[in-house]
Amino acid sequence: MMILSRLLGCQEQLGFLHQSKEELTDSHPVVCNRNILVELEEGVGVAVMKMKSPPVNSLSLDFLTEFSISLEKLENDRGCRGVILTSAVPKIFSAGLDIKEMCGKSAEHYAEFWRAVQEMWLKLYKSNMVTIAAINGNCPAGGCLMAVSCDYRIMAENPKYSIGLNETQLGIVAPFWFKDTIANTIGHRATERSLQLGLLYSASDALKIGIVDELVPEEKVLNAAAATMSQWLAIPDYARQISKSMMRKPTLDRLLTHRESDIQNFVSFVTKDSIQKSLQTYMESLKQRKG
Ligand SMILES: CC/C=C\C/C=C\C/C=C\CCC/C=C/C(=O)SCCNC(=O)CCNC(=O)[C@H](O)C(C)(C)COP(=O)(O)OP(=O)(O)OC[C@H]1O[C@@H](n2cnc3c(N)ncnc32)[C@H](O)[C@@H]1OP(=O)(O)O
Repeated sequence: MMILSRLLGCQEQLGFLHQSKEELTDSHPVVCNRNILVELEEGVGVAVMKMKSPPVNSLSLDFLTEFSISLEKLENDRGCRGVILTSAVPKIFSAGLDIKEMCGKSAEHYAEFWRAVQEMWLKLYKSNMVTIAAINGNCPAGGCLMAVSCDYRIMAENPKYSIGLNETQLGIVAPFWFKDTIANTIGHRATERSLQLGLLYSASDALKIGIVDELVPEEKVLNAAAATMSQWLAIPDYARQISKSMMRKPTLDRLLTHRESDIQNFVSFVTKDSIQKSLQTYMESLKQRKG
C-alpha cells in the first residue's frame, strides 16, 4: 500500500505518468526518488528507471548522484537482471549535462560534478545487468552518452527527436571516454565526423549510422524494450556478462587509469574564460530560441 501511495504521490506531482491503479501492485516495488522513478518487476527481474526531472532531465550533480545510487542498488539486487532506461518527461530523454553545473561555479564544484559524471558512466557501462535505452525523446550530448552506454537502444520514430554528441556546437569538447563509447558503437570514421561537427542525428539517420538499433512508433517504445529484454535475458547471465566485460573492459580501464587527470583536465578546461563565455552564450541562445 505504501508503494502505491508513494507512486500516486509522484503521479499527482508530475501529472504525466500513464499507469493505472490496477497496474500498480506490490509485485512491482517502486522507489520514487526526486529525479528517477525505479520500478522493479520482481517475477521478471527487470527494472524500469524513468528519469523524471522536468523540464529536460538535465544531468545535475543531484540527478547524477541519485542515478548512480539507484543503479548500484539494482546491481546488488540478485532479483534484478535487466534495466530499461527511459524518460517520464514528454519529448525529452535527457538534455545531457546540466550546463548550469558548468557555469560560474568554483573549481571544487566542477571537480565534484565531473567525478559524478564519471561515476554515472562507469556504473552504467560496466553494469552486469542487461541495459536497454528506450529513447522516447530528444537525446543530445550526455543524454546520448547514457544511451550509447546501454547494451541496446530503441528510439521513437519521431522526426522531431534527435540524438548525438553535439558538444562542439557549444564550443566544448567531448572527453576521450565519451569518444571511446560512441566509437565502440558506430566506428572510428563516423565518430570523427560526428564529434568534429557536433552532429545531432534524426531518428532515421541515427538508425542508419547505428547509434540506435531499432525505431518503433512512440507508443511502442517501452513494449519493444521489454520484448528485446526477454530475448537478452534468455542467454545465461554468466556467459553474457563475461562477453560484455571482454568487449568493454579496455574502455573502462582507460578512464579508471586516468580518472584523476581527467578531472583535472575538465576543471582547467571549464574554468577558462573563453569556455565560460561559450557556455553562457549557449544558455542564452536556448532561452532566446524559446521566446
Ligand atoms: C583540451 C580539452 C580536451 C578535453 C576536454 C576536457 C574535458 C571535457 C570538457 C567538457 C565536456 C563537457 C561535456 C558536455 C556534455 C553535455 O551534455 S553538455 C549539454 C549539451 N546539451 C544540449 O546541447 C541540449 C540543450 N537543450 C536543448 O537543445 C533543448 O533544451 C532540448 C531539445 C533538449 C529541449 O527543447 P525544449 O523542449 O524546447 O526545451 P527548452 O529548450 O525550452 O528548455 C527548457 C529549459 O531547460 C533549459 N535547458 C535545456 N537544456 C539544458 C541543459 N543541458 N542544462 C541546463 N538547462 C537546460 C533551458 O534553458 C530552458 O530553461 P528556461 O528558459 O525554462 O529557464
